[in-house]
Amino acid sequence: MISVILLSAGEGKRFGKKKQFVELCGKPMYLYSLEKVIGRFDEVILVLPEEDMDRVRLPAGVQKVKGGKERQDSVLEGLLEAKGDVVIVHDCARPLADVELFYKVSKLDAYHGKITAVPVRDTLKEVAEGMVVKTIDRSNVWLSQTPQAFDRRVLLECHFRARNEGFYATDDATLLERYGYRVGVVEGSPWNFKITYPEDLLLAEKLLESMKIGTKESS
Ligand SMILES: Nc1ccn([C@@H]2O[C@H](COP(=O)(O)OP(=O)(O)OP(=O)(O)O)[C@@H](O)[C@H]2O)c(=O)n1
Ligand SMILES: C[C@](O)(CO)[C@H](O)COP(=O)(O)O
Repeated sequence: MISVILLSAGEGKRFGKKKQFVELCGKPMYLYSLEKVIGRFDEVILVLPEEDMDRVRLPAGVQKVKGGKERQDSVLEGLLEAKGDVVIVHDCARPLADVELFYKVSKLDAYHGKITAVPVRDTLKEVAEGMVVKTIDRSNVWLSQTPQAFDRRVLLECHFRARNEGFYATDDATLLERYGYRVGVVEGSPWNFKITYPEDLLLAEKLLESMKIGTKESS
């Protein structure tokens, strides 16, 4: 059994408002991820800000859970409700993730968890006070994305250990790495970027519009 936890409980501090409810080509951002997984996995859990629990009406079969202060807290809230042997965690702030990525990453094989990620393309510099300190070897550097999938029991154990230690990370795979579990990688997609700043939304809109034009022309 596979559970999907969709994270939509952020504050959007860098974006300037709760971006999950902002319309992207006429549809709230969180719906892009929800519509992709609904009916395709055994369980779907949508994590929302406590004050917005009644704001969204969801199709039958989707469970609403209230989020926490940090992303990691929200994942744990969703995880406590999940029943699957495998859980897929995805940021609704990545509305262009293809459903194929969810399928691919959920096949854990010999790993305790798997992430989607893309190799870094640009030259990496360490900078301090406006000056280059050094160039960082990029040959083994990948950018982590979601969806990420995990053995539910392992992820739960890692979350409890991190909570006890007061350790916070920006993604769940970091917790498995910290406690010695094996995390595999599936190549993600450059299209699956995260909407963090307002300009990312403009880019996503342009991409979606160009896809629609492409569909009309080819039909
Ligand atoms: N307490 C939180 C914080 C984040 N998220 C979710 O985690 C994903 C990735 O987080 P990020 O881009 O950092 O979103 P925000 O936390 O909303 O942005 P910011 O850090 O700028 O406030 C988003 O889908 C966001 O809704 C969450 O569910 N609960
Ligand atoms: C989980 C994540 O999407 C992987 O890239 C990301 O780390 C979460 O967002 P944030 O920008 O670190 O808040």
